[in-house]
Amino acid sequence: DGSNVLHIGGIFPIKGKGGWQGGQACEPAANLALEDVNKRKDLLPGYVLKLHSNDSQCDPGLGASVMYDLLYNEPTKLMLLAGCSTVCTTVAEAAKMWNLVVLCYGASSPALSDRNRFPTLFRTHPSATVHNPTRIKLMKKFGWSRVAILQEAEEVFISTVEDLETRCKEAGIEIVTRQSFLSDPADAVRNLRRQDARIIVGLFYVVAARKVLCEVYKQQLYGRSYVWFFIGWYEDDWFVNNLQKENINCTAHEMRIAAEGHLTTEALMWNQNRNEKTISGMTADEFQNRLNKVLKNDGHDIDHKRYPEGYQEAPLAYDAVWAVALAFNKTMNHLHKYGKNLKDFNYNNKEIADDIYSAINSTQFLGISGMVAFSSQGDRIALTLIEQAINGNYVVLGYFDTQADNLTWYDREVWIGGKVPQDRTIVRKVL
Ligand SMILES: CC1(C)CO[C@@H](CC(=O)O)CN1
Repeated sequence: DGSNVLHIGGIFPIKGKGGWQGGQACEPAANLALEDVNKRKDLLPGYVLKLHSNDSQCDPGLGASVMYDLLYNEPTKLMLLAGCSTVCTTVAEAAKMWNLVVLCYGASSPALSDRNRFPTLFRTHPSATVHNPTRIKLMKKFGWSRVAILQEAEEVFISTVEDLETRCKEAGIEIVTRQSFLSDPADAVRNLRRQDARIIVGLFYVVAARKVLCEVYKQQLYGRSYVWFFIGWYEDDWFVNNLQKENINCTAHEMRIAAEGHLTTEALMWNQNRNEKTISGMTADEFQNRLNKVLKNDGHDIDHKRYPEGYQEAPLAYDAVWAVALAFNKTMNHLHKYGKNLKDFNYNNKEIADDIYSAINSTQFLGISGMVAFSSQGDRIALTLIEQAINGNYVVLGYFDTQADNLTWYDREVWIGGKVPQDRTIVRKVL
């Protein structure tokens, strides 16, 4: 009679063209987690968690209509899972009207860290601003106090740069110029050269990154006197991929030369200790093997590393379902004291909604994506990974734990000129 079923809504970006189709790997990962939590006798005993999934195509309009379908049709949903920053913005802004917690496994936009606009939003996906304390830490480590910024004119990068500027000011690091471009970076790169920029933070999607790198080659803003910070979640050989298809007028050889030595920062989405047992009893490696099997059955050629979109973020979706199950378990125990039950929830029931909110807010566990915990803004607290492109391959230089202000460093960095590049032209006084 369904009296023991707890329903949640799932909005995944599967098809569609624009944005991020990460639901392709994140939905299967969420289903694996449902399987696992429903098997646990110590979690929500006597109840089954059921996920009602729909495709948003990473389109906010479609995401909104899918959300209305979920909410205007029985059974009552207890909370919503969603992906894509644009869809999460729409869903999380509306969800408060239904007293629903929203858990986003695939939304990086800094704008979502706003309790006024999104009072019930939590994310297992870190905000793009998580890179910034790491960038500052590296600038201080190498003595760079004069840096430049080059960004694509996209909302996520605009708000990330605002956060970076604030942190640079606090750290006494001068931003000598901030250049942005819509689609052609040539003028912006030329302005970097004019300002004698040497240490440059680049914020753009991977297609724009290839255009920038070719421009950097042509204007010779690379080599021993320059350090580029790029985003680390592009595919590994991004700088030599799709050159013909995207009309990049540099050869793979030229792109490799321009790319040599650049640094990257990215949020860790897979537990860095790959054979450490997590809350599900699985290690990250075991999770990866299980996910690969499911994706192969779905027709993805995993053996040739043809991963579906969202593969990198799959642990975030898996852990999101665990966060829900643990929070519901806590809420159920709390409600039982008053003879209440999660099944009593309806969209006007503010007190149960508040119970669910505070349960999620205090949820903390070791997941496949590492320690899962949320800030007061509902943001994911995450480690960042630092790498450098050395001879065309990414080498792990270290990790940064912002909360503990702890930089794990392996001293593997290689500088083209054999020493750390300067952040400005040094004028030597001839005495
Ligand atoms: C690291 C990335 C690719 C950043 O964008 C996220 C999608 C989004 O923010 O819309 C997914 N994960």
